[in-house]
Amino acid sequence: MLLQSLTTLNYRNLTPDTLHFPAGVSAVWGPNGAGKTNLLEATYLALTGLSEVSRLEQLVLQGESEAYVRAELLQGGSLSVLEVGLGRGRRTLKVDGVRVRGHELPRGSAVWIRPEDSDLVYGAPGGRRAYLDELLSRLSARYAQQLPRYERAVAQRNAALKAGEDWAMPIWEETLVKLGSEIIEVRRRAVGRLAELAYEANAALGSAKALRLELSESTTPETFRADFARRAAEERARGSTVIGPHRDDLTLTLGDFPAGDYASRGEARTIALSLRKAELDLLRERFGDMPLLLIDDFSAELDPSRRAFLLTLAASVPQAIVTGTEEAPGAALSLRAEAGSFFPAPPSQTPLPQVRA
Ligand SMILES: Nc1ncnc2c1ncn2[C@@H]1O[C@H](COP(=O)(O)OP(=O)(O)OP(=O)(O)O)[C@@H](O)[C@H]1O
Repeated sequence: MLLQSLTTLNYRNLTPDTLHFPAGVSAVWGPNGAGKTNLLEATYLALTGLSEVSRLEQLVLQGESEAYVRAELLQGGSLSVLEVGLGRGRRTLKVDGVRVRGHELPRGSAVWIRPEDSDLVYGAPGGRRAYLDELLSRLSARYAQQLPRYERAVAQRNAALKAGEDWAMPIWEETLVKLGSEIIEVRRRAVGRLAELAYEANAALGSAKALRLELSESTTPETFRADFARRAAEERARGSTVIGPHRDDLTLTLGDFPAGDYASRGEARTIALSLRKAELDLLRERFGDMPLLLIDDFSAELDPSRRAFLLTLAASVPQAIVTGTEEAPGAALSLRAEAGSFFPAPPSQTPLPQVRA
């Protein structure tokens, strides 16, 4: 999978332009606020249709009403044109000029490693669920369709609980048991493999403590109906559905302790990197093609072994874009970022740091 070019128009602070990317590492470097993260965000959006902002308008250049990103992606010998239009709170996706829905985009096309990934370790369960759901929605088109259906059904059941509509409960419960059980089964299967890959990555990063990933489930397909009956009074009192995959967590244990409560900041960073590396491996296993790797701010990584791991990982995949306030070593293309524009510069000859395999 190779990104050939990226075009942006009215995207945050990026100057409208088309950038061409070679195979190997592209280093994008420059001062804070120059637009390096915005470039990775636009690339990730164009390739996956995904964005984490709460309001899509945030992505549009202030003062404008619409933005556009376009990627040319070489995949299995053929070129696809992926387009995302943003405007009036709506996102329009096209592949080769034809309107598509999110789950119809090439789903294994990019992985984005960011400094704020440590929030996956320290943050609330919702962040880890979002990580897992985003990954599973990319691995399975069916999951991508069933998850929003399940979430809508939860919202509708919550409304019925608040309105005291007891007569509607059997109908909503039947829907939730059916959709929710399917979601739990997919999560169980995927987390088994994800846990193995994250364990390996954590060890490769030099951690002496074992990393364990497990699903913490508020109910199971086997007990879903009985749990609804058992928690009925509590759910009516709270006016919300307290069991189901929307309440579950992906628990992270480092050595003998829950990582969120006990991991040091460096350990949390290593765990977060392990989760992203596991995501990269899982997407490659599923789709048979290595995703484009986007690494945001490698220069924020002060620990020498994690920094070497990141740079070696970037050099090991067919294509990576690595941003930083300094230039990533070993780059095939060097782009200096300045006020939303990117200027080609001769790549420096700094060698990659050594890391054990
Ligand atoms: N919708 C928008 N319209 C115009 N400018 C925006 C918009 N959204 C963000 N920006 C600007 O983009 C800049 C941030 O760019 P970005 O986060 O990509 O910087 P960066 O180069 O990654 O910096 P750092 O090294 O600090 O991470 C900020 O100056 C911000 O004000």
